[in-house]
Amino acid sequence: MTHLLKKSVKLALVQLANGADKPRNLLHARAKVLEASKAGAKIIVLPECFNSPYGCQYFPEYAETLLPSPPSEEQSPSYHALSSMAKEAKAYLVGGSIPELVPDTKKYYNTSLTFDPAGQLLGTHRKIHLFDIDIPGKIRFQESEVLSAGNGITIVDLPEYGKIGVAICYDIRFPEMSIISARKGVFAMIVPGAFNLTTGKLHWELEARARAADNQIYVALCSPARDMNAMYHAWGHSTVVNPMAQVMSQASESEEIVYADLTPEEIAETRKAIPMYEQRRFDVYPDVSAGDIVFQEAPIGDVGK
Ligand SMILES: O=C(O)CCC(=O)C(=O)O
Repeated sequence: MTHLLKKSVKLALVQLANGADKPRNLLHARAKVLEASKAGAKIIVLPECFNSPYGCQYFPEYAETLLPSPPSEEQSPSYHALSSMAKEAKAYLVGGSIPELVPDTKKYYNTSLTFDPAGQLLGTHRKIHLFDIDIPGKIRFQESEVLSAGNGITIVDLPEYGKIGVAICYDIRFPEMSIISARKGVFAMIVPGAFNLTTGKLHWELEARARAADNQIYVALCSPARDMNAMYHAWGHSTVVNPMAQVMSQASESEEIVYADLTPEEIAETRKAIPMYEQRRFDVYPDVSAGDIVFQEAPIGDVGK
């Protein structure tokens, strides 16, 4: 039997306590990634905007330019830091996200870079659904005032393990992304994210469990640690959910690394027990994964337009 996940793997979500000092954030991320690797993790995930505070006012100040590929250290210290962390840790690294500037178009993106254990860039995801919400009296956030949206679904092949879908935060609310990725064979959706105290309480775990239940895959959401002195209060609670939609491990709100052992059998057993993959009724409703879909698989050089 061929499995979506080729062999068992320990996943780590680094719920990083980051702040305003970018070089410190990069050094701190390195220490935590190495700690996760020492504990046996072979796929390590950092949170959304791990090299900066989260907020529209910060994006331009912290943005890095990722073209040409590979960018120089001056253009993107975070790219270089992530590449060497992956290499030192000998692990796949989903490098959270960073604000990116494309100088030609003067557009900013919220961008996630995934590296292999040799430090090579494997995939780039630009957040495709921008976080524009207004819950009166609670939270208003308009990422689109500063950021542009990416235009592709991202599936990254980790040669030793299989394929993952990469999404960023608000992206998880759009089930089509996970459905399409799952039907294209990912074993997990990996999602750097930073929900807040309003929507985190409402939907963080629910979204993770819902995407896992819909698709019978692993779902991992990795948040920054909560900092009540920051402008934006992240929910924390980094979470890994199994293909049966049960929470496998979950952080509190402070800095912590959460681990989960992912196995090929867990996906296979879930799908055997509840055989949704053989029971879909595409004679009744359309297969959203069968239409014209834009994928963003190519690393930076091809996504700068
Ligand atoms: O969807 C939410 O409630 C939070 C989303 C968010 O914080 C983000 O996209 O950065």
